[in-house]
Amino acid sequence: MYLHGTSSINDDNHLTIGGVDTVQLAREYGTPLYIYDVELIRKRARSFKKAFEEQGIKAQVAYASKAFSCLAQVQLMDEEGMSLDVVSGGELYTALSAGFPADRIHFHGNNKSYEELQYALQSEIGCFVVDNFHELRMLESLCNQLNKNTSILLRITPGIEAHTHEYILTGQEDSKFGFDLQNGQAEQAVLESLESHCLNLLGVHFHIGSQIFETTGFVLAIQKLYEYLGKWDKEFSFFPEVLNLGGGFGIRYTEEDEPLEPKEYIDAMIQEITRLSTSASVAVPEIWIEPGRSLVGDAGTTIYSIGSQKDIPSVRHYVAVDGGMSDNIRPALYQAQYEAALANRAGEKGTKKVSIAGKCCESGDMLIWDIILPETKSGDLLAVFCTGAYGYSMSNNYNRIPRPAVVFAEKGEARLVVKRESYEDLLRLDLPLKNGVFAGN
Ligand SMILES: Cc1ncc(COP(=O)(O)O)c(C=O)c1O
Ligand SMILES: N[C@@H](CCCC[NH3+])C(=O)O
Repeated sequence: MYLHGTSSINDDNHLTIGGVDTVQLAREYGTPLYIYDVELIRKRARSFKKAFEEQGIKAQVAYASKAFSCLAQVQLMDEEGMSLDVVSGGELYTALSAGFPADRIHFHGNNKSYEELQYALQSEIGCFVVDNFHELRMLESLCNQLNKNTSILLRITPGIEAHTHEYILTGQEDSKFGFDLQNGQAEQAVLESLESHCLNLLGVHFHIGSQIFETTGFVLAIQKLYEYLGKWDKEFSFFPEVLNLGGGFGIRYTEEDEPLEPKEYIDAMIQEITRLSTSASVAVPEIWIEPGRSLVGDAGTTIYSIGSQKDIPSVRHYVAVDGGMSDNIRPALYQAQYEAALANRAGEKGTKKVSIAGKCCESGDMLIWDIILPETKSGDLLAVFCTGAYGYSMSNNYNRIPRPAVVFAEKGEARLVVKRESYEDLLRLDLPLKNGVFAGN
């Protein structure tokens, strides 16, 4: 069993998280249930910040809220002094509703709408990470109309492929994101931004991918970027005040994953930036990063109830749980792998190879292929570990399955932070044709 963070096993042989018995939580709030180890989220946030402080580097650590966003999570990030990356009007609305300071919000996205830009401008957010010419021009014209100034970063694609799953590569040349460095589009965007009277070009941004386990990709992207920064400094006297190096720091999902400590990524970045800045005789820029998964991923555990089982002799034993691709789409989308254990018999040794199926009407709705568990029976509780990032945030109502509740556990106390969806919630946007609901029927 992967005991990490504050997880442990109590005298009843139950898994505990944040000092709270997960079996009791399942009884109280039902299953599936996402449980977050708040102390672990705080620890991760602090270690990213500390890595910069130790090196005396001015920095912003922006939590990429796409990994998991709700009022409580945004407030927790505020408590920890983080900045926030949002990628949609909805994430921005969540952040502002949580009372997150607008000036520490960075707005991302490759197709921000007019309304989203207007909303963010009127909310006076800290910075737009401009992705393309369409957005650059729309933002400029909106600023003029609304008589506003704003700070921007330009998202560039450095042409670096980080070693990760094909679908989550974003820094390579053939990508829907950002201005390309090599083909001159990034340079053109810099020039257009510098000509603007209302856009303050703070610097540049890149994000080379997700679930990255080494520092090489970041270092190569920094080197590539500095080739151009030197040129822009000479030709247009522009050198960025801010370099945003994105997120993508890997976490351990299974024992095959060997993530680095936050400090190792940060130190490698700072070292390269300092070296290149010194040799170019320019000041070391402020560094921003945007970790998502590495802040919340392994802090989240999903508790499911086991229901039916199907044994196909000499082929496979399926164990079905009361959730699946509706609360964790990552196995179906990326063949992502997870570890699990029984929460109600946490100390028991595994004896049987089984596969964990979801309850959606898709053969591909499998959470885990081939895992060794104790003999399971209906009503047992299965804890699937490290589901804190891109679990709830990518959850859906396929098959009209209500989305699970979310609980924060810390220091022996549990707090419901997102309610379970009800069947009524599923209908809240539906407009019926019959039953006299429409006037005149
Ligand atoms: C621009 C940007 N920043 C930050 C992140 C967060 O990535 P991760 O959750 O892997 O840290 C992403 C997602 O990959 C992203 O696209
Ligand atoms: N959602 C993806 C990562 C993409 C992150 C956003 N650019 C995952 O679950 O791993």
